[in-house]
Amino acid sequence: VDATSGKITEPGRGPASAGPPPVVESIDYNPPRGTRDFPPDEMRLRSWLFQQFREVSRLFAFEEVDFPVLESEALFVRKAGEEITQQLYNFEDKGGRRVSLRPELTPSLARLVLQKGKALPLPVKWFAIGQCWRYERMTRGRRREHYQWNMDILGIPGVEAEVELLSAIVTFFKKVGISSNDVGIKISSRKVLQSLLERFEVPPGSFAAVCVVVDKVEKITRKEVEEELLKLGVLKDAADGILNALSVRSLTELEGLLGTESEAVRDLKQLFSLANGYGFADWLVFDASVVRGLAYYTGTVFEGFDKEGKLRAICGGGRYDRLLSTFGGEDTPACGFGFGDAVIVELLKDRGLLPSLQQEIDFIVFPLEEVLRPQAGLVTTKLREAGCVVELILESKKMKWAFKHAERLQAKQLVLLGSSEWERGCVRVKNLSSREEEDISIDELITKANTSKE
Ligand SMILES: Nc1ccc(Br)nc1
Repeated sequence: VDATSGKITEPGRGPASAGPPPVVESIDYNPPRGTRDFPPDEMRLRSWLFQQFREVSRLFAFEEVDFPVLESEALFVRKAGEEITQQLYNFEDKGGRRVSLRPELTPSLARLVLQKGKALPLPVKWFAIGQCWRYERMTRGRRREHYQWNMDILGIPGVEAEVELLSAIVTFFKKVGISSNDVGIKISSRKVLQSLLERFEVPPGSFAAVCVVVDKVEKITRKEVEEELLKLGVLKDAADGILNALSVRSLTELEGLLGTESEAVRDLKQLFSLANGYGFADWLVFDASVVRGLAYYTGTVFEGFDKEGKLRAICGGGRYDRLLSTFGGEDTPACGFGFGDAVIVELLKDRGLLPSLQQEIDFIVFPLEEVLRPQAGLVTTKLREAGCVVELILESKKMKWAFKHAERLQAKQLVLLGSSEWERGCVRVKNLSSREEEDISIDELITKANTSKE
C-alpha cells in the first residue's frame, strides 16, 4: 500500500518481467458515509456508556438479549408513513430475499418473543443494546447508524410497566450525574388522540398515520400538518379540534375535555401517582402533544428532553399492545423505550459530565537484556494471573524509551529485569509517581500485586 496515496497494488499479477503491478483501486481510509469508527478514546466512552445502560438494566432485573442486525424487510414494512420505514437500509440478498439492516430493535424483540411462544413465561423483561441503521439521503448529512439501548416489558397491561421503565430511565440519568433540573420526561397517551379521532369521527384505520403526522407538529408548520391530515381524511375542523386539544396543559384540563370516564385520564393519573410513590414524579411532565413517531404505539408515550431545549429527544418509548398480534401472534401487552447513544453524549458534554477515561496500566515489564525475555514473560504471566494490567515491552529498547513509554501510558509501576538483580532472585520495581524504587523477589512482587487487587 502506498503510504501517501493509500493506493494498493495487487501483488503477483502480470508476467515476471512486467513493471510494477498495476494500481487496482485506492482504499478510502474513512468509514462509509454516515458511519463512525471507534478508535480507543471514543471506544472507552462508548463502553462506559453501555456499562451504565447494562448496570441499570441489571438493577431492574432485566435480561440481556440480542438479534441479528440484518432482518427480513417484512419486519419493518408498515404503511403509516413513518420516517423510519421510509429510510430502511434494505436490499435484496444473493438468495433473492428482501432484507434490511434493522432501523430499531422492538420488531426483532417481538419476533423472538413470538418464536419462543408459550414456552416463554410472562412477564418478559428484556434489554438490548444494538446498532440500528437508516438510509438517510446524504443531502441531510446525518448519521446512518447509532446504538440504541432498549428495555421492554411484555405481559403487563397496566401502567405499572411504564412506571418501571420510566424509573429505569431516571435511574440512568441520576447515575451519570444528570438531574431533573437538566432533563424531564414528557408523558402522554395515544388514547388522548384516539378519543379525539372518535369524537371527530375520523376513520379508525387512519389512527397510526394520524399519529405519525401529529408527531411532526414541532418539525413542520401547523398548516403542513393540517394538509397532511386532510390527505388522511381528517377534515379541517377535526384537524383544528385535534391540534387545539393537544395543547391542553394539565391532566385536569384533559379530564375537562375528555370526561371523567376517559381511559387516557385514568391511565395517566395512575402513572403519575405511582411515579410519586417511586419518588421520581418531579422528572415527569404531562404534555398532550407528545405522540412519538412510531406507528405501533397504542397507549402511554413518553420522551426524555433537555430543559434547555437545545437538543433532540434523548430517549423515547411507549406502549405497543398490538404489535405482536400484527405479527400473527397472540395479543400481548407490551411497552418499551429506545435510548440512543448520540444525544446523551451531546448532553453530557454540554453539562461537563463526560467521564475522563484512560487506559489503566498497573505494570510495564521491561527486560534490560534480550536474554532475560523469557524471564520477563514469566513475571508478566504471574502479574496478569494476579489480575494486573501488564504491558510487556516487546522489542529491545533503551531505558530512556521505556520511561517515555511508561509516562505516555500513565503506567503505575515499571518492573526492570537485569541480570545482576535476577541472579539475586530479584527484579527492580520503580513507582512512576513517587519515583521510589526497590529490588524485590518475584514472590514479594506477586504477593504485593495480589494484595493491591483484593
Ligand atoms: N432509526 C434510526 C436508525 C439510525 C439512526 Br442514526 N437514527 C435512527
